[in-house]
Amino acid sequence: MNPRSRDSKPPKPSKPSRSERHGRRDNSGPSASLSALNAGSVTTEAISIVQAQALERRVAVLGAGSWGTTFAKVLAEGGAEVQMWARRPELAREVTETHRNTDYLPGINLPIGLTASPSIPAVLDGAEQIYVSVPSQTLRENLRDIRDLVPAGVPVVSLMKGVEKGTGLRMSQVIVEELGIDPALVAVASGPNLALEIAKRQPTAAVISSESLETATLVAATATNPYFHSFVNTDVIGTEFGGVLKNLIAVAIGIVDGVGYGENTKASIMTRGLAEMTSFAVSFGAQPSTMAGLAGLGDLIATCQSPLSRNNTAGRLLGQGYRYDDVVRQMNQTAEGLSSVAPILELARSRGVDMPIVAQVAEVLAGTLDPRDIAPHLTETGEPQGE
Ligand SMILES: NC(=O)C1=CN([C@@H]2O[C@H](COP(=O)(O)OP(=O)(O)OC[C@H]3O[C@@H](n4cnc5c(N)ncnc54)[C@H](OP(=O)(O)O)[C@@H]3O)[C@@H](O)[C@H]2O)C=CC1
Ligand SMILES: O=C(CO)COP(=O)(O)O
Repeated sequence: MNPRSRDSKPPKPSKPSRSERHGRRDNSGPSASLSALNAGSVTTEAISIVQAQALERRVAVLGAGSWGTTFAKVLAEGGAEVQMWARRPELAREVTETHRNTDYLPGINLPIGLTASPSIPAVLDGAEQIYVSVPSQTLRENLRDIRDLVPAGVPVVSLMKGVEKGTGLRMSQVIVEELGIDPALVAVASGPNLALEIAKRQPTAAVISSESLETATLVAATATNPYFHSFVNTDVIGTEFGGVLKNLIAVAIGIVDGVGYGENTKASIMTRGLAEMTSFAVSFGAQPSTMAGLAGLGDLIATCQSPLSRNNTAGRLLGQGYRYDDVVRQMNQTAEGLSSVAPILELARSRGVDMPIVAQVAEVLAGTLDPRDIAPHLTETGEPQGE
C-alpha cells in the first residue's frame, strides 16, 4: 500500500494587474506562510512571462463529462486552443458542431476554441499540456491506452478527486506510475469547483499543485481567466487528499440531510470532518494550512452545501433510506466518495488515524448503520481531534 473588529472600513487596495493576480499561492489557510516558504519564490515577472506564453497554447483534455467539459471551457476562455477527448463519437460531434454538451452541461454554450474528438491520438497530437478528467477507478486503464502517445516533457494535470481502490494511490501517483513520467511534470487541480457554476462563469478560485513550482505556475497561468483564478502551491499530497476527503464528509452531510436533521448536526459534522481530514492528510505529509485553504475547507463548504454535488446527492438518497445499490443505479454521474471510503479507511488504519465520521459513512453504505444514528462522534478516546 502506497499510501500529507475592525470598526473602520479598510482602505481599498489598488487593483492588481492581470499578471499579478495569476498564479499566486493559495494563502487562505491560517499558517499559509508555511506553504509559501515551502513553495519557494515566484516573481511577478516570471508569472507575466508564463502568462504571455500561455495564450493560444494547444492543450488536451481527456474526459468530456461535467468537469472535463467545464475545465476545457475554462482553458479555452483563458486563451488556449483546446481539444477534448470524448469516448462517444456522437458527444464529440455535438461539442464540435453545436458547441454544446447537453448530457452534462445543459443550457451551456461552449466556446468556439473548444473542439472534441473520439480519437485520442488526434487529441494528443501537438498538445503542450494534458488535463485528465475521467472517473478515478478507470484512470489506470485509460492511461494504458495513451502511454505511448504522450509527448515527452509535457505536463499532465489531474482534475480528479478520488483514490484508486486496491492500491489507495492518489491520481497523481497513478499518472506517474502508468506514464512513467517525472513527478515534477505532474500537477493536480483542486478547490471549491462545482462544474455547473463555473460553466456559468460564476467567479471561482482553485489551487494548482505540483512538486515543481515551475510546472504549477505554467499550468495556473493556462488555467486562469476572468472568472476562474488559479493559485499555486507545492503541497500535492494535501491538495489532492483535500479533494478526496471532502467528498466523504459531503456524503455524511447528504445522509443527515436525507434523514431530516438540521444545521447543528451538519455544522458539527463539517467541523469534525475537517479535523478528520486534517489528521489524515497531515499523517501522510500534507501541510495543515492546505487543509484550511481552498483545497480543504473551501471545497468542503462548497460540496457540503450544494445540491449540485453528486456526493451530497448520493448521501441524501442513503439518508432517505435507499440502499447502496439503488443509489449507484440512480446516480448517472461520478460520485467519487462512494468508491473512496474503503481505501481511505484502510490508509487511515495504516497510519493509526481515527476517522469516526468516515467510518460511519462506510457503515451506512454497508447497511450496518441506520442513517438516523449517524452523529459527529468524538474520537474513540473521547478526545476531539484538532480542537
Ligand atoms: N463535476 C464536478 O463538479 C467536479 C468533478 N471533479 C472530478 O472530476 C472527475 C470526473 O468527474 P466528472 O467529469 O464530474 O464526471 P462525469 O460523471 O460528469 O463524467 C465522467 C466522464 O468520464 C467518462 N467515462 C466514464 N467511464 C469511463 C471509462 N471507463 N473510460 C473512460 N472514460 C470514462 C464519461 O464518458 P461517457 O459520457 O461516455 O460515459 C464522462 O466523459 C472526478 O474525479 C470528479 O471528482 C472535480 C471537480 C469538480
Ligand atoms: O469536487 C466538486 C466540487 O469542488 C464536485 O463535487 P461532486 O463530485 O460531489 O459533485
